[in-house]
Amino acid sequence: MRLLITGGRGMVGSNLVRGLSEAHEVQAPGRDTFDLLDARSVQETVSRLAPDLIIHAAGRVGGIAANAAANALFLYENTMMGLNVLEAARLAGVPRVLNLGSSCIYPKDRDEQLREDDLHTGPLEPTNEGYAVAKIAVLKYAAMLRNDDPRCDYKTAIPCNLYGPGDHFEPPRSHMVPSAIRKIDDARRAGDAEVEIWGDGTARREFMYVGDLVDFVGHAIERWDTLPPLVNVGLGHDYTINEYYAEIADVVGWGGTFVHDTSKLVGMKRKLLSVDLADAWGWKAPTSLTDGLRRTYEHYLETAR
Ligand SMILES: NC(=O)C1=CN([C@@H]2O[C@H](COP(=O)(O)OP(=O)(O)OC[C@H]3O[C@@H](n4cnc5c(N)ncnc54)[C@H](OP(=O)(O)O)[C@@H]3O)[C@@H](O)[C@H]2O)C=CC1
Ligand SMILES: C[C@H]1O[C@H](OP(=O)(O)OP(=O)(O)OC[C@H]2O[C@@H](n3cnc4c(=O)[nH]c(N)nc43)[C@H](O)[C@@H]2O)[C@@H](O)[C@@H](O)C1=O
Repeated sequence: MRLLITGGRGMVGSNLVRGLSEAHEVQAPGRDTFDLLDARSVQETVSRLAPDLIIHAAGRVGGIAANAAANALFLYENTMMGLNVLEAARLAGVPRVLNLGSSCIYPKDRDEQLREDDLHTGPLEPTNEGYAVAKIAVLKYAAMLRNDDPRCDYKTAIPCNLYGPGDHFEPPRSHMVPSAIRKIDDARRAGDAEVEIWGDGTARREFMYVGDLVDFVGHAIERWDTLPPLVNVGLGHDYTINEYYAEIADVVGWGGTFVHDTSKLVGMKRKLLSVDLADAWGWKAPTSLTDGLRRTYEHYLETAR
């Protein structure tokens, strides 16, 4: 199949390009020649490349601090990019699009697993409201095109928090896992006895290895017709932030203690996806947390330092 992957130089996109290139013909032009904020240029490129399927993995992405500092920018850019890609696909007659959402589209303050039909049932988390509103607008546009036009077989997968090779380790952009890897590795090198955790460490998160998302997308392409049009992609279980830091300390080989900065942003207390739908479709995430963290730390040592 001829695939066009947006954001092919990002964490998710670069892993998709690597993982799917053997089985498929993959095109993944970068932002220098394919600026997704420029609707006309997106239409021209999509029409010229005429892919069988677009995987939309581009976006303005960042951790809690980056989002909270620029909610308007995250809303604007992610909405524009997503709508430009979908509209260009529609105009060029691209039959299939797999759009990537995010678990932050669901209501905050839910202790139970978040199901696909929980969308629009409560207020959003303010630290990333701009990003969430954009993700909702784009997935809705995909769903409405699908409903209005039988030629638009456009679907959205909703991943939980992700980490892995190609992640961004530099603050303030980083998500928790790459930030913790960097802080703990710095402490190991410097012989520091303490590392700081944002918040009290009791918030829970579901972090999935990015290779598992690539595995899911590979299956989605193979079994496209049965893939639900809106589907969560996660592990179905989560850990506290303190538990992630402890596991990362083990992987890095650092034996110090943690201190908590409770003045930092914490965001949702829990953000755990229900994976019942993906499970019934026949997919499970294959990588354990320890294996995923080991591979990510190896990548960090090879490239990011
Ligand atoms: N990381 C995570 O934890 C999660 C990510 N997702 C979703 O997965 C997708 C990929 O995220 P991730 O790989 O982590 O993010 P990255 O920041 O690693 O990658 C984003 C990519 O989008 C590209 N991009 C940004 N703006 C533009 C633009 N104007 N024109 C063209 N390309 C652009 C970037 O290009 P450049 O390299 O030039 O900056 C980069 O290649 C996003 O949709 C994100 O919302 C969903 C859930 C969790
Ligand atoms: C993918 C997802 O990512 C973001 O939401 P988030 O889940 O809050 O992501 P995060 O990884 O930044 O934080 C997770 C938790 O971890 C705590 N935490 C501890 N110590 C550090 C730390 O050092 N850095 C960071 N970033 N967080 C830390 C932090 O306080 C929070 O409680 C949004 O961009 C959202 O838009 C989105 O889609």
